[in-house]
Amino acid sequence: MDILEKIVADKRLEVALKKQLIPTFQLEQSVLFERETISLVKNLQNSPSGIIAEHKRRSPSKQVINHNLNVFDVAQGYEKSGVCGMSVLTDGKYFGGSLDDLLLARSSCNLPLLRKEFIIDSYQILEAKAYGADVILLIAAILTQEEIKSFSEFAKNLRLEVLLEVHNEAELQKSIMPSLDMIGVNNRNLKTFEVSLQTSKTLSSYIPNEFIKISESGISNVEAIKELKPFGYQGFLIGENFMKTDNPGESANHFINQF
Ligand SMILES: O=C(O)c1ccccc1NCC(=O)[C@H](O)[C@H](O)COP(=O)(O)O
Repeated sequence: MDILEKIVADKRLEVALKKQLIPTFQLEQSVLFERETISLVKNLQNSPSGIIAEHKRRSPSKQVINHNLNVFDVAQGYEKSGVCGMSVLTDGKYFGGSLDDLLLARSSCNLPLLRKEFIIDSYQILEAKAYGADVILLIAAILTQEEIKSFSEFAKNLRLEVLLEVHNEAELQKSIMPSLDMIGVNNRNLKTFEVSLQTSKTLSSYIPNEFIKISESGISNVEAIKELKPFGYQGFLIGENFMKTDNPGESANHFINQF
């Protein structure tokens, strides 16, 4: 079993249990359910840097990144820094995140928020909306073409934007459809955890121009972004590079000021 298979196996158990504990009608009663969402697409289209900054305490590849910060400060710092959006990892077992992190981020900033989660059930999309997300992530490697279609259409009906994540050409070919807004290429090989910007460069030409292109993982300096922009990338998802510091907001600000 590779890491993604392990995460998904655990996620299926977690979601089955949650569905019994909190029925969907309760999620739909959240005060956040009717809020106007904020567009990450628009922010990326109007930004010279295109940074989406992530809240990430730990990960399968790095174990502990930072357990000393609170989401409230991180979200406020990211907003002040001028990033386009914030990604909040909500998986508990592998990343130390939670839906409460999403809620706290929502209460502390007006950035578009991406729920970074391993979505395998439309129930998690309702959760995303109920806890204040503006964008959901769909990972092509763990979903069928039919699931990508039904989950992305379900999200669009809730006025959430959809970021589809791919690792290779086959995932991309099966997934391209009009109900997606952004396509993210993940530079991390999930079998070896190695990161290579070459993945983004290679896949860029297969992504149709109507989708915003985002490069994800392993971005640690402005030079990487300068290398990727000529391949059409407008968004850059950065986690560890900011979160490993004492003040992720300040690190993001320093990063952006180099453009
Ligand atoms: O980060 C991991 O180790 C990881 C392992 C397995 C599945 C997903 C994983 N990461 C999720 C992400 O996509 C990254 O957190 C995100 O792209 C930011 O990456 P980085 O800037 O390298 O922290």
